[in-house]
Amino acid sequence: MSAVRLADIDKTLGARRVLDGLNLTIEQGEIYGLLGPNGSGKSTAINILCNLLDPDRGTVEIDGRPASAAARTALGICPQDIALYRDLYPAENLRFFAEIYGLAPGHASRRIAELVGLFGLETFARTPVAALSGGWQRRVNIAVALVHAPTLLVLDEPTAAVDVKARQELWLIIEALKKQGMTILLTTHHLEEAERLCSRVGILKDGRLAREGTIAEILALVPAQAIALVDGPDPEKVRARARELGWALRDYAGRMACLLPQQASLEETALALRGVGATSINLQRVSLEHAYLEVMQGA
Ligand SMILES: Nc1ncnc2c1ncn2[C@@H]1O[C@H](COP(=O)(O)OP(=O)(O)OP(=O)(O)O)[C@@H](O)[C@H]1O
Repeated sequence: MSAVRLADIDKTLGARRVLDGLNLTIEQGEIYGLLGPNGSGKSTAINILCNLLDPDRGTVEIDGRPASAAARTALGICPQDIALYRDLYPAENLRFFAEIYGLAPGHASRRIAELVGLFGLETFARTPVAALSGGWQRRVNIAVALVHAPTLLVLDEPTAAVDVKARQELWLIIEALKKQGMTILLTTHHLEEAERLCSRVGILKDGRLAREGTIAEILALVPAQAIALVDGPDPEKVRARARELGWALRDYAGRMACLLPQQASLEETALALRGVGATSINLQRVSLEHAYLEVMQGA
């Protein structure tokens, strides 16, 4: 049984068909990354999954039950914006949300102690949330989402607006949760984050999944073994040589990218491009970012 099944979901908001026949399945214990540009409907899909918004059409199941029946207990949601009481200490926030979920006091205390340990919140036992860094506020936000011990965790851009170190620490936490068997739906604009954490990703475009697969399957959408970003005063010369060599070309934000059909060293690439006046060559491995651009550019 899948942890999540969204089938044939349509949703119009205002004048816009935001979701248009969305099908999405998440298996138990996986981290699934829902990707897509701003406004592509990620939060709308999450709100429908979490039973906060009704679809115009389609069905939503969590652990084989309708989301309307299962969402409250089976699902923990960590929204994009920090949703905490800023004047309260981290554990007081956990206590507050435990009460909302109706946990008995003894049970709540055990669960709060567990989460304080898991998220390393002991150091901030007497620090109001408002005084925590953005990264630590995110941690508390995730801990709160887990207070009622759900089996499915929804993380809507969990590392937005946090620094690199805090982001990496959050990755460790997310990986630890996966190890404990948690199923996680994650949205992010940080593609290196999705590549590191997710078992599978789906890319939303025009209201449905344009592509879906394991990281390896998605990377294979780029017809290249490596990518060379090439700068030079005469791009046409580079283009002509690339054509001779049988290399596909892409435009990555105004930079010319040569898609190399086999692995090559920087020296080999420079040799192949000798005489075209390249001023810099930046050789990159194929990443999820390249694959995402491939899908977005409709290649
Ligand atoms: N209540 C609403 N009424 C009208 N339009 C809305 C409403 N809520 C969202 N939208 C529109 O629906 C579209 C999808 O929004 P949504 O927040 O789901 O996208 P998203 O993929 O989560 O974007 P982001 O990456 O910026 O968080 C956007 O064009 C948004 O402006």
